[in-house]
This record gives sequence, C-alpha cells and structure tokens, in this order.
Amino acid sequence: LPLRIAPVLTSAAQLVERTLYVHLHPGLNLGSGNQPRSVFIPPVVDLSTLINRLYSNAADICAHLDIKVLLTNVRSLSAACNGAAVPNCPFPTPQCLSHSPEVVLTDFPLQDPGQSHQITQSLQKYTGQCYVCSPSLPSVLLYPELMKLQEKEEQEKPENQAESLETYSDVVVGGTFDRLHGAHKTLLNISCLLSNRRCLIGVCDEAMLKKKVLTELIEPYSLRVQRLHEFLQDVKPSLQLEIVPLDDPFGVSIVDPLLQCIVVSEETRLGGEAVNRRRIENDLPPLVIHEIQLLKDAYHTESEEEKISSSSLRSRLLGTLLTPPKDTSHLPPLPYVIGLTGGSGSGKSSIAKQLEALGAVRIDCDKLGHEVYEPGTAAYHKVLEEFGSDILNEDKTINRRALGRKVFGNQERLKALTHIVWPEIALLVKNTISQARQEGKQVCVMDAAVLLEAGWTNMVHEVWVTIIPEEEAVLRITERDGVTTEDALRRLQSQWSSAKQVRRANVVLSTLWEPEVTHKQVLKAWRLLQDRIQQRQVKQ
Ligand SMILES: CC(=O)SCCNC(=O)CCNC(=O)[C@H](O)C(C)(C)COP(=O)(O)OP(=O)(O)OC[C@H]1O[C@@H](n2cnc3c(N)ncnc32)[C@H](O)[C@@H]1OP(=O)(O)O
Repeated sequence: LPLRIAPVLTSAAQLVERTLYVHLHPGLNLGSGNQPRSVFIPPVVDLSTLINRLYSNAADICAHLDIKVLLTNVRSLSAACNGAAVPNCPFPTPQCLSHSPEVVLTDFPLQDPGQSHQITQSLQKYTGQCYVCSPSLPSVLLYPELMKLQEKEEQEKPENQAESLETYSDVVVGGTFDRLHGAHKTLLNISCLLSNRRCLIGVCDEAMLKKKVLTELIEPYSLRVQRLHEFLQDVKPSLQLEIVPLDDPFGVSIVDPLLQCIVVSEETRLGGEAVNRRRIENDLPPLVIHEIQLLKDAYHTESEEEKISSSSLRSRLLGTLLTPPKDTSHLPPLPYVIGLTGGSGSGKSSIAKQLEALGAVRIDCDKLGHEVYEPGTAAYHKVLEEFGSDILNEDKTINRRALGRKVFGNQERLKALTHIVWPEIALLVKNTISQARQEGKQVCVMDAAVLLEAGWTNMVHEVWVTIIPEEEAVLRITERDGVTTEDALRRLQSQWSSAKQVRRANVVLSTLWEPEVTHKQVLKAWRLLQDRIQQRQVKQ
C-alpha cells in the first residue's frame, strides 16, 4: 500500500472537494462474485506506519482535503476478549459519519474491463453496509495502473508487516490542536488505534497559550474541541472520548489511575517523561510512552519550522482575508478604505507607509489628532476648559505630553478627551477621503490607533490589525518614545487587547520578525486586496 498512497491520493483529489474518508480493508476482493463483508482487522505496526504516511503524503498532494482514516473496523483480539460481547462484524448497523459520503472510490485493481460493473455494484453494497450513504451512491475505480504498483509492493513487503501493535485500554494525548492538520490527525489517529476503551484528550486552554506565537490567531477552545470531537467520533465511534481543558502541562494525566499509555511526538517526549515522574510521585504506575514521528512540511519556508506546525500555519494566515468584509453599501465604492489599527508600538505606521509606497493614500489619524489642538480651534477651548491651563506650554499651545500623562491610564479622563476630539478628527478624515475620491485614488489606508474603540468601522471597507506580543510593544515604546515601562503599559492598557482587536479584523499582520518578513506580508495583503477590489468592480 505505501507505494500506492501517492497515486491514490492524487486521483482522489481530482474528484473530492472537502472530506476524504479512508476505509482500510486489506485483501478486500470485489471481483470474486461473492459479496464481501467488512471484518475486523488487527492493529499492526504497519497500520500505524501507513496512517503516518497517508497524512504526510496528503499534506504534499492534497493539503486542501480534510482526510480521516477510519478505524471502526480495527480492533485487537485482546480487546475483543475484554469481557464485553463483540459483534462479528464491525458494522452491525452502518456508521453515520459527520459528512455522508457522496461517492465511493476504490483502488481495487481491475483485471478484466468486463468486470467493472460487477465490481462497482459490489463496492456500493459493501459501502452501504459500513456507512450511511445516499442510496444511489456512485462508485469510481481509481487509477488503473495501480495494479503494477501492487505487484511491486508484493515484492518489497517489509518483514514486520504483520507485527502486532501493543494496545491499551486507556490512552491519553494532549495538545493545542489549533487548525487541525495532518500532524494532529496522525497523533489522534494513532492514539485511537492504541486505545481499546477510552481516549483522553487534554486541550490547552487560555493559560497555556499565552507564550505561543501569534496566540491571538489560535482558534477558540470551543471550536477546537468541536473539531476534535467530529474527527474522533468519525474515526473510532466505539471509543469513550473524554476531551478536557489543560490549564497546566499535566492535567489529569498525573492523577488518573486507569491511564496506561501516553502518545507523544518527538517534540513532546520530554513532557511525557515529566508526566511519568509526577505519576510516580503520586504513587501511580508510569505510562507507556508511545512516540510518533513528526511529519515534514513540504511547503515550509526558510523562516518556518520543518515540521508541520500550527504556528507556521498561523503565520501563513497573516495578510490573508480571515473574515469577509461586512456590508459597506453605505460607503462610496471608491476609494476603498482600509482601517489599519493595532496597539501602540505594533508597527502599524510602518505598515501604513509601505501601503502608501504601493499606491494607497495614507491618512495618519494621530497627526490629524494633533491638528485639532491648534490654538483658536473649538477643540482647543474645550480641552482647556476640561483639563485646566496646566497643560499649556509657555506659548499657549497645548502640551500633548502633559495631556497624555493626565489621560493614559485613566479611562474616565481619556473618555472626556476623546469625546471632544474624535468628532473633530473624524471630520478631517472624511475630508481627506473625499479629496482622494476627487483625485481618482483607488485605496486609502486610515492609520488609526483606536479605530475600533472609537467605533469608526462604519467609515471603512475593511479592518486590518497589526499585532505583537505585549512585552515587545513595551520595549519598542520605551525605546522610541523615551517613556517609562509603567507609562508604556498604561498606554497599552488604554487600548483594546490584541486578541479583542483580532476578533474584529478582516486581515491581521504582525511586525514581530525582520522587516523583510513584514514586507512580504504587506505585499501579499496588498495583492489579495487588489483581487478583492477587482472582483467587487466586476460584480457592480
Ligand atoms: C480613532 C483614532 O484612532 S484617532 C487617532 C488617535 N487619537 C486619539 O484618540 C485622540 C486622543 N489622543 C491624543 O490626542 C494624543 O494621543 C495625546 C494628546 C493624548 C498624546 O499626544 P502625544 O504625546 O503627541 O502622543 P501621540 O498622539 O503620538 O500618541 C502616542 C501613542 O498613543 C496612542 N494613542 C493616541 N490616542 C489614544 C487613545 N485615545 N487611546 C489609546 N492610545 C492612544 C497613539 O496611537 C500613539 O501610539 P503609537 O504611535 O505607538 O501607535
């Protein structure tokens, strides 16, 4: 089978759009004239190698497909003898999968073209016994040359093919499981393969995510659990599934006496060993540590890790459209206005400048904000009335630094200030956009630190947010503006958290890495934006 995985996946990917369920039945003979029935197959070492290769090949060949290797028909003999009455057939009633199959594909080699009708009929019937499918399920024979590969495989059969795999009644595995990918699926599939009764899955909750790269882009806990549940329920419905939040690296793995085995990757092996030390301290037997190989990521860039990792997947999301823009029919279609926001020190101004270099009109709201304090303006008088004359310089201009000290870190006072100045700044912004429209400009980028807090989203077509970790922001602010760490923190706490901003963002960018990395993100975001603007114009 290993030799056939790539061609099978390649031809399957031409027919399948979303989910490809893989049902394994070694030696299934569809051409004998007798209707085959599904039988239990034993968990052998070769099967775990196959699962690993399948997900790894899939990552290279058809990364867009949601692949699931189904294990309903895999069971060890010892498990079957565990006391409970086990049916002869793994599918006493057809299994209901989360997506009902619409077509069944087989790699069964056709020896005589005249057999084709009998084989497809037999396959449809077989599939209907195993899974709930539409009654007129079409079937497709994949890739006729597979036959030759099969012969080659017969010759190259590894020695340990039938070596049985040790299985356990209760197995534990843990992780963040963000944007469930091939490496997660391998880990989970093998955990299911190893468990006979219960599979306990610890899922990192908020406290465990703080230090992760681009933590703001990690899917919410409830969504990750929902995806895990759907995957595992399809893969092995007979298992008792327990999905629990992890607030520390151990969770219940160090106190659950029934657990026998922990599944780890090369990267988390040390974690498995730490679990065992804690179990011994707790007078519990250590767990068998089953380690799986990490998949290589064929598409990793120089700056990314070699293994398939959620953090690489998250960094690839930067610059792309994460959520579609809301209805903006109340705005003139052009210029297309991007509201660029992000915490203090997150590098939004440098991104705004790069977008300006690519052709956008840049509207610097901080700068417009400073204009409204000009002596003689309405805002000038109102601010003096509200904050007193001790914020004045000797020449009677407003000392913004002094004003900043009064408002940053004091929500009430900041609100009093923004109540005065935001309407004035908004007017200046609208004038600048109108002027850009008159000049026939296509895109404006409105660089506004507190766009979301001000509720200015109705002035823009899309919201773009720049993020960096708080410690990095504090470093940048203290270095750049010469303020103390406490002042920098106060300023950051006057703004929404990055996580909250990301929830409202259409596009997210990060200036955490080298300038070239940011530049690539900006170019990607700009190119995708041009496509969106063009598509809108075609529609209108
Ligand atoms: C909706 C908008 O985003 S409009 C643009 C932001 N301006 C406002 O909200 C008006 C109120 N703020 C101000 O008038 C001024 O910031 C002052 C007077 C308080 C301080 O002035 P200055 O000392 O010259 O500082 P400056 O205006 O450069 O702002 C300093 C930092 O605070 C941020 N900041 C500005 N206003 C706010 C605010 N209302 N809440 C939180 N942070 C703010 C700025 O974006 C800047 O951070 P960054 O450059 O790292 O992104």
